[in-house]
Amino acid sequence: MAEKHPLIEPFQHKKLIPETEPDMKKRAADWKGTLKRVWGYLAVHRAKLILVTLMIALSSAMALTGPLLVGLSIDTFLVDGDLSWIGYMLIALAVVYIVHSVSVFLQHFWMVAVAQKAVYTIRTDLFDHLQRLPVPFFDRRQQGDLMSRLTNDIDNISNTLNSSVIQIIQSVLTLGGILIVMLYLSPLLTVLTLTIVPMMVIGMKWITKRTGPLFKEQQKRLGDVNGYVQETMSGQQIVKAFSREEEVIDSFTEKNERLRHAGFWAQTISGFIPKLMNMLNNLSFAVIAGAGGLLALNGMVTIGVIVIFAEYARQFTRPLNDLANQFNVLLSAVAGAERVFQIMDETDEFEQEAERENLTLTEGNVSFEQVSFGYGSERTVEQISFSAKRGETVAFVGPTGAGKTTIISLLARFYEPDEGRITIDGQNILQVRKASLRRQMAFVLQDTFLFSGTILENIRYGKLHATDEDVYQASADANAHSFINQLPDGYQTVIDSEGGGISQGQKQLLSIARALLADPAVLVLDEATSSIDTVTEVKIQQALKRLMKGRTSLVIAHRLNTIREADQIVVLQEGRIMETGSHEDLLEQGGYYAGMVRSQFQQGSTAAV
Ligand SMILES: Nc1ncnc2c1ncn2[C@@H]1O[C@H](COP(=O)(O)OP(=O)(O)OP(=O)(O)O)[C@@H](O)[C@H]1O
Repeated sequence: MAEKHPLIEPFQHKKLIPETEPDMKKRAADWKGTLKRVWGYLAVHRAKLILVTLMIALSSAMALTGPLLVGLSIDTFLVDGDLSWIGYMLIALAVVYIVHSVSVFLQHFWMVAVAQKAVYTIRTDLFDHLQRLPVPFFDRRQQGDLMSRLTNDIDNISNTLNSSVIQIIQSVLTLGGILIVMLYLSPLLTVLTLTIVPMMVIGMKWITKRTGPLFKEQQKRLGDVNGYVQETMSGQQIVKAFSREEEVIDSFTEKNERLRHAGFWAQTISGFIPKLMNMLNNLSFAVIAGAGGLLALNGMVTIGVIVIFAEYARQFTRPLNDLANQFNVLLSAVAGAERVFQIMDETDEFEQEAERENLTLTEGNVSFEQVSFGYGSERTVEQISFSAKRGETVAFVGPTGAGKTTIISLLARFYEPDEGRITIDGQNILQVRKASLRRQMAFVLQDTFLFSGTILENIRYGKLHATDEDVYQASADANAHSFINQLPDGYQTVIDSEGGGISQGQKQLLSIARALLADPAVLVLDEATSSIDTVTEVKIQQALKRLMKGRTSLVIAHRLNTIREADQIVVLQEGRIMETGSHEDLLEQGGYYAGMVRSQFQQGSTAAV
């Protein structure tokens, strides 16, 4: 196999959550807790669940009555030769089976309704919670794995609730009912028939002990495969550009193989259950035929009773079999539910916000005071101090990895400083509600993210209740109006999340329009490094100027024009501020910045850093 290129596993550097194997006792307690939580989602539909239980009880009772009537008929009509009741018996049998069918239909109908509502709520809760999780949470996880939890794991819960709940209740009721009737008809034959039960229990225990961890492993491997598919799909162009298809296929095959292996053992071992049950079923049939025959010869039971027992024995092993099977399905669903609840238990970034005040904006003055922060144990930025007043622009320059993005992420509170404080109009941003802080900010980033939808909807994302006229005005100010109008469907042009059909520069204009509409006090701009045709470039520069007017702007700047016009330039290197001042000041100082400008901008005034 070819050596792996770092791009093949683009997310390998993430410190993904380690999987630890808790001991069995803890696991059992976890399962109990998980089942309780799933039950919480079902319990709100109590009335329907009671109806389902009643229908199950009715269908189980009917399933028991059927063989009883047949056995009774054999004794009455065949053995005693009394045919006077035969008509009634046939009608009774027909009624029993019709009631059985109707109750089976109704229980299924109501149960599916309850299950779908419960799963709908779980899915909504999970999605809502995901929206409220902080940025560092997403840093630590693969997108595909999260997708897998939202889709596969929830599907698993859904399938289980749809069918397993009914089967489990039905099995328990049927088992109880059969036992009572059997004991009533012949305690001796009952005891003989039940000799196979210990064998069943031992067999099932052996199997289920092994299948639990195997199902968990299978889910985890499925999450890995989905995660990888998701990554390679989004990084598809890079894969192709570097001709890494072979390596990607190899990596995928490896993960797929692990999934196949886990799936093989989970399915094979759980598949033993029906086979084992079948074998024991036949055994119990032999016991009833042999022992029942002997008892009948001695006049201790009738032929009808043997027939009833033979049918019950079949019905007896079936619920046991079902219970064991459902137990496996349940284990797989519990494994899925655990993964879903794990996410729901992550601390919501707005949890402790209720007691906080909203940010009261007066000017929009931003200040960093001795701020230090590290993503891990090492410091990424250290002792950062600067301030920007309303209407001012601060440009951050410095080599890649210097910490420019980190500083604006701290301002938006995607991460929180380890030391120092950041204030807006004198209020520490850690002490105000995040939403109120972010409402005052707009981001125009290099990689403009557009959502699937129309251009109008994408711009309106900046201010959801803006009128169409507001959107047109913002687009006009952003120099986007004319190109949008030239599109065949104008503002109603549908774009996908990749922004298909629109150029890079046009995407930036849309993102500027979106920010203009949001009308923020503080603007964060990550200037694009990609070169765009001169006409569009001029349009972007004009639009940005309009956008920055009267606002506090923090710009990760790459273009000399932007840098030169900034009120303050903060030069960063390895997370520290090297120099700060205006373009002229810094040139005069003749330090790092002056050197950088000389070497980078000799060829043209708008060249990118
Ligand atoms: N989410 C993250 N988790 C861990 N480390 C990170 C994360 N984001 C950035 N870093 C690291 O922090 C350092 C500073 O990164 P940052 O993105 O702030 O630099 P930058 O100056 O904006 O670079 P560029 O100009 O390339 O965007 C880098 O070493 C980077 O690897």
